[in-house]
Amino acid sequence: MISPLIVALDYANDREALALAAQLDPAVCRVKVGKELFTTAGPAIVVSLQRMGFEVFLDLKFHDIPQTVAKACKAAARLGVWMLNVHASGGRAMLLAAREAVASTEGRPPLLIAVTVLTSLDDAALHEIGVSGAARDQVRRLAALAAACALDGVVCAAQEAMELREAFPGLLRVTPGIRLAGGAQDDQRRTMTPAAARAAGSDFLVVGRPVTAAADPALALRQILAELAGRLVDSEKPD
Ligand SMILES: O=C(O)c1cc(=O)[nH]c(=O)n1[C@@H]1O[C@H](COP(=O)(O)O)[C@@H](O)[C@H]1O
Repeated sequence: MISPLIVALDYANDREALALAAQLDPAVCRVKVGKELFTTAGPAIVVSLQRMGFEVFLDLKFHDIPQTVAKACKAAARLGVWMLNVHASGGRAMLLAAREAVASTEGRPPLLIAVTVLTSLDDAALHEIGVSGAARDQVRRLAALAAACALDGVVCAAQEAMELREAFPGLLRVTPGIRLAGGAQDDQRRTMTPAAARAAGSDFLVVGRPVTAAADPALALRQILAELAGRLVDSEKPD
């Protein structure tokens, strides 16, 4: 049983990331390597996690001119990652170049997904950078572009997942900004609980601090999996 859960290994070095990974089960979740960890640990961390049996989402959110992004995507695809992402706001030519680069890589191509509007942004933050209208409209606009460029999916907030599922059924919906009920929001603005996100049409849930910053990460992961399965874990059952 592989769940829809992707655990974000947002750590400063390979030692800490591998220590958390050792507490996770590759049969139950996937892992995400992001900018901080990749910058310190490099491609070797991807290989180490793959050797432990994990499918790896390489989250480097490429956003540059088409040729640069295409070459970066090709390099990422050669690492044998399961999923990689680019920013949809890089535009049509960049998305098409990324699509072409990934498709032409030998072996099983990774899923290529486009970040729409970061879950740390709300309407006011978008207005400040010149995007008028609501975040959900911008998400829909960028998802339409991702679909037109034949990407495999989008990163969005769970709030937007249902609308995108109806409008673009071929796109996977990957939703970060997952928070347990009553948990700290941190720097996230468009958040949802695990069960609500699934019910709202999310295919994959990206979870970082609710697991990595928990006193007992393995227990936190079990609680999230139980919430997704509609069960209570032992520590939550009434006496
Ligand atoms: O592409 C992503 O993974 C991503 C996109 C987005 O819009 N928002 C977002 O939070 N993320 C990533 O998802 C993870 C969320 O981590 P937590 O907020 O700690 O759960 C981080 O690694 C972010 O880089």
